[in-house]
Order: sequence, then C-alpha cells, then structure tokens
Amino acid sequence: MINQLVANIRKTKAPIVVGLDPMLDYVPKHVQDKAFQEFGETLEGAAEAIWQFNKAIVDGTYDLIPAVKPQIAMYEQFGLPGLGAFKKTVDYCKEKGLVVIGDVKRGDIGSTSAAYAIAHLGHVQVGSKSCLPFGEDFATVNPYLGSDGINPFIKVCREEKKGIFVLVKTSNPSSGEIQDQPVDGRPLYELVGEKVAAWGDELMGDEYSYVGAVVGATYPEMGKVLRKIMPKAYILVPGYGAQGGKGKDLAHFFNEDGLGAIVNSSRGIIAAYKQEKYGKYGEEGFAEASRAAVEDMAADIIEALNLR
Ligand SMILES: O=C(O)c1cc(=O)[nH]c(=O)n1[C@@H]1O[C@H](COP(=O)(O)O)[C@@H](O)[C@H]1O
Repeated sequence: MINQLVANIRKTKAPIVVGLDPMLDYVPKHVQDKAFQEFGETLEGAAEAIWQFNKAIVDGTYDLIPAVKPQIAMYEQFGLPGLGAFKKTVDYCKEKGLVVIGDVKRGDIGSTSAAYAIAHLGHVQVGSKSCLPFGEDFATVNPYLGSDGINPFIKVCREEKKGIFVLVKTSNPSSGEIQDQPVDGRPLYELVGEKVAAWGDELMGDEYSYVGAVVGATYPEMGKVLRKIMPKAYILVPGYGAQGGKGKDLAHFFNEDGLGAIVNSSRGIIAAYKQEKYGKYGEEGFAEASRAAVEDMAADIIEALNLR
C-alpha cells in the first residue's frame, strides 16, 4: 500500500489527504433534512446524513487526490449506525481508487493490539472463513506502549501489505507536555522518531517504508529534524488549514525527491463552503467548494516545494 500511496501521489501531483471528519454541523441542512425524513432524528438519520455528505465530497474530489483519512471518532459518536457509515465510506473510497488511512489511533498491550490490527488492516478468521472487518489501507497508531503495541501491527502489515502512521509529534498545542520532555538530553519525540525508523527498516516498500510517522504541520522546525531522523518514513502531516499550518511551513517535511510527506486537511476541505472565500458556492454547492479548496491546497503546497 505504501507503493500505491506513492503512485497515487505521483499521478495526482498532489501530496494531500482529505480528512473525512464529518461533524453533523458541517453537513448542509438539505442533506440533513433528507436523511431525517427517511430515518428520523435518530442515530440512523445522522449516519445517513454523514454518509451522503462524504459521498458527495468524495465524488467531487477523488480525481484530484491520492488518499482520504476518515477519523473514526466522528463516526463512533453515532454508535453502530455511525460505524456503518465509516465502513461504507472506506469501501466507497477504495472503489474510487483512493488510499484509505483509518485515523483510529490504536495501540495497547500485544494481544489487544493484535486484535486492533486485524480489525483495521487485516482479516479475521471466523470458523473456516477469513472475513474482512473494516479494511483500511493504513491505520494511525499510538506508540506509548512501545514495541508490544506496534509489533502486532507490523505483523499484519507484512501479511497484508498494509501500513501504519505512528504518532511522533502531534499538532495540538499541549503535545509538548509529554512529547517534548527531555530523555538523555533529547526530546522524547526524537527518540520515537528513531524507533519509527528502526521499525520501518524491517518493512520496506520500493522507496518508502510501510511504517510512517505523524508529525504536525504546526511544528515545522521539529518536522525538519524528524525528516532527517526518519528518511524512509512517509510523514502524515495534519494541522494544515483549520489548525493554522500553511504551505510555506511544510517544505522541510518533504525529501529532496519531492516525496515523503502527505498533508491532511479535514475541516478546511469538507467545510470549505462555510468559509467566506468559497461562499459563492453556497450550501448546495458544498462539494464544489471542497473541490476548489483541494485545488487551492495542492497549489499552495506545490508552490512551497518549488520555492525551496
Ligand atoms: O493522526 C492524525 O491524523 C492527527 C494527528 C495530529 O497530530 N493532529 C491531528 O489533528 N490529527 C487529526 O487530523 C485531523 C485534523 O483535522 P483539521 O484540523 O480539521 O484539518 C483530525 O482528524 C485529527 O484527529
């Protein structure tokens, strides 16, 4: 899947990920009304609304982008119907040729991590049958439990040719409370970066490793250091747009080959129609607004890469 991700990025020339984080507030009223007429103001109604919203955004953008990243919390809040919408979204995006990064942020003791890895990247054995649970291509993984939590994911990645993105330096304001703490005189995130590089050496694709890293767009200087520590890791860079990250901050997350990083924007794309800049599309044109926002984001990042 890392090879497919790289191929998709080369084809689209857009190192970006559309984050499918559908809060109900972002779903235009006409989409909500239709879902509620059919299913009522219920969890099923909410799940139908977010699914129809996602589908329209994917239809409006899939030819421009290599990958999507559905964040499972946004679906889980609607219980089992919400998880149904997550699964439908994963399947639909894969049908459209997109690489799907399940933003699930898992990681636990070994036996539990093994079950998480099967749930999101693998197949589960049921009697004589091997069944596909959620079936994403990549999952985000929390490294706090160390190798016990990561190795079961690596095992499933090896069997299934899937990948992971390990949290190294997250984009949020308080990430330094833990991640920047000095260990032997160096910030913890650098040591985690070294672990990612070592885990990744065990599982290489053609050019990049199946083991990638998450580093927030909001910490460009740290991104520069981490790029060097993990030369073969693809870096998933969230924090563009709504959290303040801009193209000009991101050049150092990439390698000289112009590859090595993929930048996520969720609210900035899926709720673009609410921004003044894309106001002309109106609520009815929400998917076209998302398409325009994808084009602008790709141009912003490519310009930053060309300027360096
Ligand atoms: O793993 C992630 O994707 C992630 C890591 C991180 O450090 N910061 C971060 O914002 N994210 C996710 O990236 C998305 C960012 O959303 P926007 O701020 O709306 O673009 C959300 O789904 C977050 O959960």
